[in-house]
Amino acid sequence: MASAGWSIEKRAPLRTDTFSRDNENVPETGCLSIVVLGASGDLAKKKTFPALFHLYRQGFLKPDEVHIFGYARTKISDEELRSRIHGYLTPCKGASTEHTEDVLKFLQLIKYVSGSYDTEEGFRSLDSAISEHEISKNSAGGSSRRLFYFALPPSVYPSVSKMIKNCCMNKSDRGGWTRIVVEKPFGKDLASAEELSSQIGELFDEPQIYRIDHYLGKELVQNMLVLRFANRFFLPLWNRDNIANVQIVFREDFGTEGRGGYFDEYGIIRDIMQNHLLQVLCLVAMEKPVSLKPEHIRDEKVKVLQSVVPIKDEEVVLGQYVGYTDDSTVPDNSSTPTFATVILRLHNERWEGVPFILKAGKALNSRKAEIRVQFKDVPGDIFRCQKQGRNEFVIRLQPPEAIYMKLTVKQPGLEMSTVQSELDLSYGQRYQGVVIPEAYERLILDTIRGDQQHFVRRDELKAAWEIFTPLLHRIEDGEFKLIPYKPGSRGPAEADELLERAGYVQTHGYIWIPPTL
Ligand SMILES: NC(=O)C1=CN([C@@H]2O[C@H](COP(=O)(O)OP(=O)(O)OC[C@H]3O[C@@H](n4cnc5c(N)ncnc54)[C@H](OP(=O)(O)O)[C@@H]3O)[C@@H](O)[C@H]2O)C=CC1
Ligand SMILES: O=C1O[C@H](COP(=O)(O)O)[C@@H](O)[C@H](O)[C@H]1O
Repeated sequence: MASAGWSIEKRAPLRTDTFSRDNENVPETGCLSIVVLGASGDLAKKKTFPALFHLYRQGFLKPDEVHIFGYARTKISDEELRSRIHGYLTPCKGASTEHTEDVLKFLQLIKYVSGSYDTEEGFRSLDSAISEHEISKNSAGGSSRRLFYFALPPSVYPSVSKMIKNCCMNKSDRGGWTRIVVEKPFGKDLASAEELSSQIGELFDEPQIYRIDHYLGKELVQNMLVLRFANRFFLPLWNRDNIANVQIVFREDFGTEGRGGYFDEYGIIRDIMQNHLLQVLCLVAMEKPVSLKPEHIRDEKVKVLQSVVPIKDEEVVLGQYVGYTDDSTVPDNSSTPTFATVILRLHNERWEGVPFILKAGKALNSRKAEIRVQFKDVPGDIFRCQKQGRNEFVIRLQPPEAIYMKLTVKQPGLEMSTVQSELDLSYGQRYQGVVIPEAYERLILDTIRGDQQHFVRRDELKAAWEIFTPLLHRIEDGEFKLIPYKPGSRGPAEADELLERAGYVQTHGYIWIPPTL
């Protein structure tokens, strides 16, 4: 099979060239305790525990080293937590009949501790449970590693960080580490994010803090730097001389689905744009980093964010789907956008004049996330084919993963006419049998390995909030009209009009159809 050499099981050994580690001699073996805080919640059962299971299944979490702790206020037993999680532990693709046995063995690694998020009592019990596990594994030698995953509402991050610092730090005399993984949304605007960063920053050093954005763990997002900097094709074309506009799109074909209360507090810009789409934009727009060291990459991302100019009101379209407020957890008069199109403009040598169009919406007519780079018209076109469409380079993040290039070719046949076609790298077809890891799986593994490349640095976060905070405040002050749209539609027509004004030229009559096997 062509793809036999590429799979997560055959990852290269641990890289040694990162310099963001907590200390120089960070052990990668020894007792590992993973604590999922908020273990009773939605993210924990749907994403965190399943990702840990897949890492366990693939041998990245070794039963003789690792123990997993769930922590939350809900009073449940170990068994109750295990049965809540059980149904979400689906077989890894290509898994054998040993799945059931693996699930049972994995579940036995999990222990539950109940306690509050702001008093020491619960965290002292947690520390005892971790220490007990560490003592029992001492015979295996090595140091202790403690990873705390915050699957929690951000409102409790400061108190939980303080409790960990006071009660649960690694105490091994043979080295080791304590790391925390924090979920988005990290703050609600610049001031609150900075306050949160300062509170956590007083307790933990930056190399101990992993701000997770799961889009950075997606296969095709991780492919961006390789595509851009390992291919001669793109190097001379990737600039304002050749590119007319870039779209970064997130669409979901379902609404807020039981998360209405959370969503209404944040809205689509904070939920998707300020983090996921902006991170993708950085990878599309950044300059080549000095090396692949996490700090070199993140330095370049920060420069992109700092070059974004203030967003203009006329380059924003906001919408809310009809029926959004039917959710009992959403106020009837909610003015939270569930759809947004926002144009960002970068003031730098490479991108001056190129609109970066960010689009995100819930309850639309399809589910997809993609980057669409549209090239300018061919000058002096002797085939008169502009009307058929421009060249586009599309990276479909999901689903299904694909990279394709829309281009004009001769229509096969006797006549000399042109037609739109594509060069297509559809992953399902090209990499048959290859398991593409879940984003969370990959990122949790990075946290254990101490690789911060795919995590958001504090200054990056600050620069991201600087871009959106003025707009968010204007929205909250009622300066924008929310356009209602029908669930299952493309969203407000005004968004397509904005795209057209920004110079996007749609290719009529052409649709890319993912190849089937
Ligand atoms: N769910 C998802 O798909 C995604 C979630 N996230 C982020 O992950 C984090 C966790 O999300 P999710 O699991 O959905 O959240 P939940 O609302 O399910 O909360 C997780 C747990 O936190 C505790 N909790 C809930 N509300 C409060 C509160 N007001 N004060 C103290 N504790 C509370 C509850 O545990 P108990 O009462 O037992 O202590 C709950 O089980 C959030 O930051 C979220 O934004 C990010 C991406 C996707
Ligand atoms: O962070 C979030 O992401 C999900 C979409 O993630 P995906 O990996 O399925 O694309 C989104 O549904 C949710 O609202 C948001 O909080």
